[in-house]
Amino acid sequence: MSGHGTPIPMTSHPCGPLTGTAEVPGDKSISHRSLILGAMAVGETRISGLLEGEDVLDTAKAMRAFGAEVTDHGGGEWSVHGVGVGGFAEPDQVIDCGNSGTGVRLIMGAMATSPITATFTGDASLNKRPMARVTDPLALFGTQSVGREGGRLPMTIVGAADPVPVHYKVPVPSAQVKSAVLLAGLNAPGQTVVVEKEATRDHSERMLTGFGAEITVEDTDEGRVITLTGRPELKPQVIAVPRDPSSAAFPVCAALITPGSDVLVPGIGLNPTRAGLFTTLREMGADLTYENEREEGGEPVADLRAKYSPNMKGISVPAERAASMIDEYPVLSVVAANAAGTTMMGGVKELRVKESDRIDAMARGLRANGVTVDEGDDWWSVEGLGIGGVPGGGTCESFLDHRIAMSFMVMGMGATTPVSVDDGGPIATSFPIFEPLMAALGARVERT
Ligand SMILES: O=C(O)C1=C[C@@H](OP(=O)(O)O)[C@@H](O)[C@H](O)C1
Ligand SMILES: C=C(OP(=O)(O)O)C(=O)O
Repeated sequence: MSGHGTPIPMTSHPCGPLTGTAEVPGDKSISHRSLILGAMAVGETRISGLLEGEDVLDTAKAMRAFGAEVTDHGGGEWSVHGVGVGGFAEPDQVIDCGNSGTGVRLIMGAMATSPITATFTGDASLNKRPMARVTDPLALFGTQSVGREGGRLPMTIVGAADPVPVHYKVPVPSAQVKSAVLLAGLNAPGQTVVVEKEATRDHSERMLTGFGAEITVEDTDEGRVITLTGRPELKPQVIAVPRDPSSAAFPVCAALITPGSDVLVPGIGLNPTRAGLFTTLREMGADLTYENEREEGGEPVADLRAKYSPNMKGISVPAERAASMIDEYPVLSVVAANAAGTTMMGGVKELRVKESDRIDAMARGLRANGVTVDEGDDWWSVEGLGIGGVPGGGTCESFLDHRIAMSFMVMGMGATTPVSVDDGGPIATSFPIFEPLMAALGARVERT
């Protein structure tokens, strides 16, 4: 849905302490998977804490188009009456996944081994993103696809009528590609094997186990080897979605750079394949503590407390940590601008194919606000100006990218003068309550 609306310019003003409790919305990755796996189970899956952002709502709509009954009971409570593995109906309309790479890639995988045809599209951002990374492995199952030049949406997928299981080594660190292959493997007879060199978020593996699929994960010299047995009957689940660590990153980072702040973010998913940002911030000297660590619904969860941290230092972020914090580099670069010394971020080529080229988008906005940035194809670095050292005063383009828009709003909170973005509309894709939540903590973000 993002990218279809009128731009919403926003300005973030330097502010006093941020204090209180930040109840951020449900995890986006787990929300998409709850709806898709719920649609592939037999019977009723119940979901609480679903992220009601545009990306996930587009996936809910898509699951209805494939024949599942998806009901919004209000207050984040949803149910999905699934049609079973191989039970998808052929949609009679184009599937519009809006701004969501996760939505479109996972749904393509989920339908790829059923004898149906579907056409997918998205907004101006999604229609620029590479889809061959998914359609290449899907072709091994016998799936056909026709899209625009360079494997771009709009794209039609013709599901394999007689799918064969595959053995696939994922060539890029991508949980979306891994998950698309696993979801396709569900309706292929026999064992589908996916090998990933670098561990990416493992929600699909955990949730497939929860839904009763036969799936094993082995750490080998080659990487993580995931073996899935096809044609299971998936059993409906009761799912409590933990709060999203990628959304928590914004109030947490805002608290670190705003004098006097003390913010508690309760019930955050802290799956190690997602928690790289928090490790990095602690290495930089952030006052960040985990309280009440526990396990909920197969995922590690904790309450996170972030306090103003005036003495953070730039570090070199290990490249092998990239997958566990891939969506958090934009906001990390804002913290880096408020730390002393240089922060170096390597192994991050994937940032160039997200909702925007995130290295380019952040470099432009940081420079427009007085911060020095250097970049190469696979790395970038930010020269820290110390706490309160970012001059601000610039307007940044958000390039239809929610994380870029929110990162610059956080930057304004700790800068000397306000920071603006040309369009904060995309924030609604993943964090629809960003503005009231930040305002309740004491931030001053205005629509301008
Ligand atoms: O599988 C997922 O839920 C996601 C995987 C990541 O994308 P890639 O698979 O492109 O790395 C991440 O950036 C995205 O926000 C969500
Ligand atoms: C990359 C992201 O999402 P997606 O790939 O699902 O569009 C994100 O939310 O930062």
